Amino acid sequence: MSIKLEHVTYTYSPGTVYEMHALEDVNLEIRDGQFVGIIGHTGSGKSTLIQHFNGLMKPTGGLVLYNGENIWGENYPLKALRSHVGLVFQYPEHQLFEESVLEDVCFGPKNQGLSPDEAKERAKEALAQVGLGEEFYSSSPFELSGGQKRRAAIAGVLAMNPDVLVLDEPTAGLDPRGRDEILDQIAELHSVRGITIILVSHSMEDIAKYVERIIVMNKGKVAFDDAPKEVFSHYRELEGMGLAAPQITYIMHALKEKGIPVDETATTVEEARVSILKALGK
Ligand SMILES: Nc1ncnc2c1ncn2[C@@H]1O[C@H](COP(=O)(O)OP(=O)(O)OP(=O)(O)O)[C@@H](O)[C@H]1O
Repeated sequence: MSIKLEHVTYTYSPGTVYEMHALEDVNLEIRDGQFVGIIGHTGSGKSTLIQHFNGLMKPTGGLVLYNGENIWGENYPLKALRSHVGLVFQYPEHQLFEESVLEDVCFGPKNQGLSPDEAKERAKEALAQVGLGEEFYSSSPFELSGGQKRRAAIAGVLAMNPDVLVLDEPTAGLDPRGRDEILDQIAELHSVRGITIILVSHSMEDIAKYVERIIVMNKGKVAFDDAPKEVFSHYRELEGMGLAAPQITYIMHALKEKGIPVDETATTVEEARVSILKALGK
C-alpha cells in the first residue's frame, strides 16, 4: 500500500475574493504499516490534506497516487479507494443515526454490498476491535458516553475493512481517560492488525508517544517530515509555527544546558525518566 502526493496544491474558491491556497506543492508518501502523525497550527491545511488521501477532495494541481495509480485518472474506482482508506472526521459521533449501535456500524459494510449477515459479522468484529462488547449491540448510540460514541463511530469505518485509517483529532473534546482509551485502541489496531494509521492531532504528547513519523504542516506546506526526535529537535522553529514540542523536550534541553548529561532528544516521559536516572548514576 502506498499513498503518494506529488506537487499537490489545493485552492478554495479560486479566482474569487475568497481565494485561499490551502495546500502548496505538497510531496509525501505514506507506506504500508506506518503510524504517521500530522501536526500543524490551526488553518495550516491538515484537514484539507487528509481529504486528498481518499479522493474526497480533488487537487487543484499535482497528482495523488494510490499504489502508483493516479486516483483522478479515467475510470479509477474511487468508491473502492474510499473503502481502502477509511476517514474518521472530527466529532464522528455526530454521524451516528441508527437506532442501535450494531445497526449503525453495519451501515458502511451494507453500503459496500455485503449481505445483512455478513455486514453484522463485520460490525461485531469492528466493535470488538474498539473495545465495545455484545452489551452495546442494542444500545442506542445516544445513550453512550462521549468516548464510547467516538469508538462506535470509529468502528463504523473499521467495519469497511480499510487498509489505512485516517483520524482527524480523534481525542477532541474527550476527558483524559477517554483520550487514553481511544489512543490505546488505535495503537492496538496498528500493532495487532497492522493497519496503517494517519493521526491528526494537536497534542504533542500524544503524537510523541504513539507515532513513528511526523508530518508538520505550516501554511499549506510540509515544513518537516521525519521521526519525532528529529522533528522535536527543531523546537524553536516549531514555536515560530505556533507549535510546541512535548513539554519534556524543554525540560531535557534545560538540564543539558545546565551540564547534566541527559539525552535531550527524549520525547516521552518514560524515555526522559530512563535518561535522567542514568545521568544520576542510578
Ligand atoms: N470550505 C472552505 N472554504 C474556504 N476556505 C477554507 C475552507 N475550508 C478551509 N479553508 C481554509 O483553508 C485553510 C486550511 O484549512 P484546514 O481546515 O485544512 O486547516 P486545519 O489545519 O485542518 O485547521 P484546524 O486545525 O483548525 O482543523 C485555512 O486557512 C481555512 O480557513
